[in-house]
Amino acid sequence: MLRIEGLTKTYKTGDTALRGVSLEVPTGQILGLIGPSGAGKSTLIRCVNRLVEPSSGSIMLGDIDLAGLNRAELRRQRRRIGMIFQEYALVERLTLMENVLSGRLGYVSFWRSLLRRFPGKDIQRAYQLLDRVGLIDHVDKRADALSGGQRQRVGIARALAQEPELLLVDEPTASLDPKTSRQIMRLLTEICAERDLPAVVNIHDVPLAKQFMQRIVGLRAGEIVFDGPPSDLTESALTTIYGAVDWNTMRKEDEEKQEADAETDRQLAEIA
Ligand SMILES: Nc1ncnc2c1ncn2[C@@H]1O[C@H](COP(=O)(O)OP(=O)(O)OP(=O)(O)O)[C@@H](O)[C@H]1O
Repeated sequence: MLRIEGLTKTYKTGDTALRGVSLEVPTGQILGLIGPSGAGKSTLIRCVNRLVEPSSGSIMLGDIDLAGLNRAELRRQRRRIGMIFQEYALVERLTLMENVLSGRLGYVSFWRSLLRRFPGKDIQRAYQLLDRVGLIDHVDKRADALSGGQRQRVGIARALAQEPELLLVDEPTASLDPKTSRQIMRLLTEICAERDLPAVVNIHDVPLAKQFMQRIVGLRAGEIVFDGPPSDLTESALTTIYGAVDWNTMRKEDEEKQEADAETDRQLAEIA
């Protein structure tokens, strides 16, 4: 379970990105963070694994306060958190297998990692994970030979190789087409359910968040202004989160995107 209390972040520039955010994510829950640009979504996710240093507040993962750790302790505790990024962050010239095994680097000794000699059980587990994300036929391919959706599958397998207790997911589908985005979100939600793994997902796409998230938290100007199930995300709730002008613009864009998407699906169905 993740329990954030009174989390505040003011950058050196004087920008306050988070204003006393408190949030609990129970085991097994997949939570979508939504909100307009600059609301503080990335800052929140990055404070949890301390890629960004919180100004104040506590971030409890189990009974450890991540906000209070020194560098050496933080390195150890970070193993407990799997990160999945928008840009995949794969090592291009390495194979899928090597990329997934890099998720184990926090666990193997320095010399083993230098020589890339991973224990047999890590290799076996990496095979199982690549199988689970649908890439078992590609284990020896280089990462740069993959499509965007395949790369994100590797990103998911790598995060799972860490055997994390929490997943932090930063805009996982921002670079993907709508159909692949849905496939990736489905895979993520299935995997979290199978493992009872909690996840915090920064997600721009409101329809996608409504379709796949169990709980949605809306941030605006560094504060939580909505917290509830997707069914409570009404027009008025969305206006509170995004403001009237922004939400109407987003809604139009979404409608156009969905129409284009449906048209592509129809055309593909005709060809098949
Ligand atoms: N490294 C930084 N230095 C200074 N200010 C920053 C930094 N990163 C973010 N900010 C500021 O913090 C606020 C929140 O930014 P953040 O990137 O967390 O928002 P976001 O909701 O993730 O936005 P987006 O959806 O556009 O990614 C913004 O005002 C932003 O300008």
